[in-house]
Amino acid sequence: MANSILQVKNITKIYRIYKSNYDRLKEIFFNKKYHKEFISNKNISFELLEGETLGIVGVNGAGKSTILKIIAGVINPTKGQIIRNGRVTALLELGTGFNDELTGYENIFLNGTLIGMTEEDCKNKKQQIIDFSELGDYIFEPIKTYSSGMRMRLAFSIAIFSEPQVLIVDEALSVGDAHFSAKCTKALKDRKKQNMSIIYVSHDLNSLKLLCDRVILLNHGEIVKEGEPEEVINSYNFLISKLNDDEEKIIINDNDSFGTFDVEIVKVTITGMNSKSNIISSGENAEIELEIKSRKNINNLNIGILIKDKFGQDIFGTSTKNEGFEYNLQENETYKIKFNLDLNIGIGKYSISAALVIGENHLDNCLHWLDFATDFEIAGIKGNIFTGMSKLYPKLSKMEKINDK
Ligand SMILES: Nc1ncnc2c1ncn2[C@@H]1O[C@H](COP(=O)(O)OP(=O)(O)OP(=O)(O)O)[C@@H](O)[C@H]1O
Repeated sequence: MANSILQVKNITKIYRIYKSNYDRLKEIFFNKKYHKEFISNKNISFELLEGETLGIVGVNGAGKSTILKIIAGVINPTKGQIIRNGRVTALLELGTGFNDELTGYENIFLNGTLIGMTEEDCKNKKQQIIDFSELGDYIFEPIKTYSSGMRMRLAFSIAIFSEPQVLIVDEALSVGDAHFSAKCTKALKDRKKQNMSIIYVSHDLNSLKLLCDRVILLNHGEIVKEGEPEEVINSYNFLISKLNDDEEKIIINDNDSFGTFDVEIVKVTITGMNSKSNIISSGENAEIELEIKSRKNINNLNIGILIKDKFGQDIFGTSTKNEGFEYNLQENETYKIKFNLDLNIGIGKYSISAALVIGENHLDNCLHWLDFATDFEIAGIKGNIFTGMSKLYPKLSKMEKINDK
């Protein structure tokens, strides 16, 4: 069993909120309460083991950054205790500890020593830091000329080469471009193999699934779930879908919509059967539900759906007629129909178009065609990983030796 490197014990943080600085002063002078209290985190306890990567997820304001700042020692808790059994380095608000007037090179020494490196460490590691950051000659320019992505590259490089026992990463990777984020993810995985412990906060659910051994879900400052990444992220998605319930109704954009409107598509939703939201794992069973309203009696209605990728390419389309069903509708009635399918498609963002037609295709007799009726994201993969757009199920032959003859 791995050793415990960090213990977070019953941490509560109460922020004092003053209407003005004047109220702050009055409180000191008149010994009277001029503030309101806000409980940001309540009774948080967890342990981090050596070599473990722990994810923290939660909606904006759930208390993620506050708990990280307390662990890093940037702010004090109101109650509770942090026991650190190793050096903790935190990559919190990007570039905290940088001096904007100094060059990137000079900041390696400044920031490095701030996070616990010796002068000697900084000298020994500076070239690796510069190489990893890919800043090239910009390293000799003042930090104030850097973009947020460049600051992040330098901050991340210093943090990773400072070789802490615990590295805290708060949303840092979301600032970089895809190439650098992938490089950081790989560096984190390598350090994990060397037994570094990581606390990782992100809204990027896929990277949480890829990196973490365990995830904690925070809501209103409390731990509401802790466990396997897949399971906790499903609970998070469910929580978000509840928050979004009121926004579910689709607004129909005239540019994306045409037809006689004798029957109209009122609403289209997609829900992953595990995630209970529109953030779904590849391979997960999902339901696309259409609500439609008829203005006339209609016979032989054919209902179609089309999934498109973010570039607008058709990924998969089908219709009830393809599946052997047509419908007769009565005037002024509302109906709903569900398509149930396993989403064996690659990671990415998709939209769904829907169509109501009589006949084979939408050009024949189109009652309503609606592009971008709703959207969803494939984040993470159930089962064996794969690359590309679609999951096919290969069967491997036995390996045969080919003899030269
Ligand atoms: N210095 C402060 N004074 C008063 N309230 C604060 C302070 N810092 C944070 N809070 C409040 O504490 C709560 C938790 O904030 P925190 O930044 O920890 O959330 P978060 O989960 O990291 O959010 P996000 O995902 O938006 O970064 C929020 O309601 C926030 O407004």
